[in-house]
Amino acid sequence: MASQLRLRSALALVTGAGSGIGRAVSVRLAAEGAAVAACDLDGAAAQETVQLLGGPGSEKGAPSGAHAAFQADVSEAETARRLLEQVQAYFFRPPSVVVSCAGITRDEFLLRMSEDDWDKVIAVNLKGIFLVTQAAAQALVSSGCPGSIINISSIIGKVGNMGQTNYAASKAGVIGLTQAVARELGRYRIRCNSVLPGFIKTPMAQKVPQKVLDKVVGMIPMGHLGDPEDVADVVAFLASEDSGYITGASVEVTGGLFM
Ligand SMILES: CCCCCCCCCCCCC[C@@H](O)CC(=O)SCCNC(=O)CCNC(=O)[C@H](O)C(C)(C)COP(=O)(O)OP(=O)(O)OC[C@H]1O[C@@H](n2cnc3c(N)ncnc32)[C@H](O)[C@@H]1OP(=O)(O)O
Ligand SMILES: NC(=O)c1ccc[n+]([C@@H]2O[C@H](COP(=O)([O-])OP(=O)(O)OC[C@H]3O[C@@H](n4cnc5c(N)ncnc54)[C@H](O)[C@@H]3O)[C@@H](O)[C@H]2O)c1
Repeated sequence: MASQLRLRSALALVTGAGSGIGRAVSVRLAAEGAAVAACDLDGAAAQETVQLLGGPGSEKGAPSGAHAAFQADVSEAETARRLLEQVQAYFFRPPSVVVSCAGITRDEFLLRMSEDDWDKVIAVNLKGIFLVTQAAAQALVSSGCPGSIINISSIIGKVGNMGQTNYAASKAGVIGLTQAVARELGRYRIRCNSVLPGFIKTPMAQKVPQKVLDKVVGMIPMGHLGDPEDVADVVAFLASEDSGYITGASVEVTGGLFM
């Protein structure tokens, strides 16, 4: 774990911060000195995450105002726009780091998948990242601030998966969106990269039938599922200037699964 406070001047907006990868990312960025705006559809869960965060760079209880929780549904244009307004009103600046972790699954085989299952997954996993990225980029460009945008895709966006036509499409879309954003915003010193986790031990992955789980663990070269902290390690790197010449990249955090 990095000991330096390489994010001490950063304000990080993390969506999906109330659970799993988003919570681990929030904890890690705060430990490296960032002020964290923890956003989730579940506002109480976002608040629980904020309680876990020390002050910027400390393990002690955060002084009031170091971090804050926000409730928002990223798939709704109005709430996504209002989220960025609320974050800037609270911290008096736009977030220089934006990590979109909010995501859902509605798994079903193609032959049985409902239109609603398709629509919901695309709305949260892909449109949600479009809306948050657009609102954050507008704030950064208008203020002339550089930034680092990190979008959480999935290895499934690269290889597909049975029962996940909706999810695979959404995550493949995140990769393409990230590359397009990187091409457009590089001139404004705003970087945009995606992270492709493999099987990570979170509530989302717990819904996988055991017989499928048994199949996949044997396929992972490192022989075990990943932890949310494994993803947070990479996100912290991409958020920092240590990755200052990296943009448009897709970084796989999979233990070698589907390399
Ligand atoms: C050769 C083995 C390949 C294993 C590959 C597994 C890939 C998983 C890696 C995930 C990494 C990243 C995930 C990340 O982005 C976060 C998530 O998305 S976690 C959720 C991942 N979701 C799934 O993998 C879907 C799991 N499947 C289901 O939820 C159900 O099967 C469902 C699609 C809802 C259908 O349920 P139903 O009860 O109708 O059918 P069964 O569950 O009985 O399944 C019927 C047979 O199909 C086999 N099956 C189902 N899903 C998969 C799958 N993803 N990969 C391979 N095989 C699958 C299942 O084992 C049954 O086989 P059998 O008839 O032999 O018992
Ligand atoms: N767990 C894995 O194996 C895995 C692998 C690859 C990618 N991912 C991706 O990582 C991200 C985080 O997943 P996780 O495993 O931590 O799942 P999780 O279910 O633990 O956390 C997802 C969080 O997103 C929030 N959320 C859902 N819909 C939202 C919305 N409309 N607006 C705001 N917040 C919303 C949920 O309330 C929850 O707190 C997701 O994008 C997921 O697709 C997960």
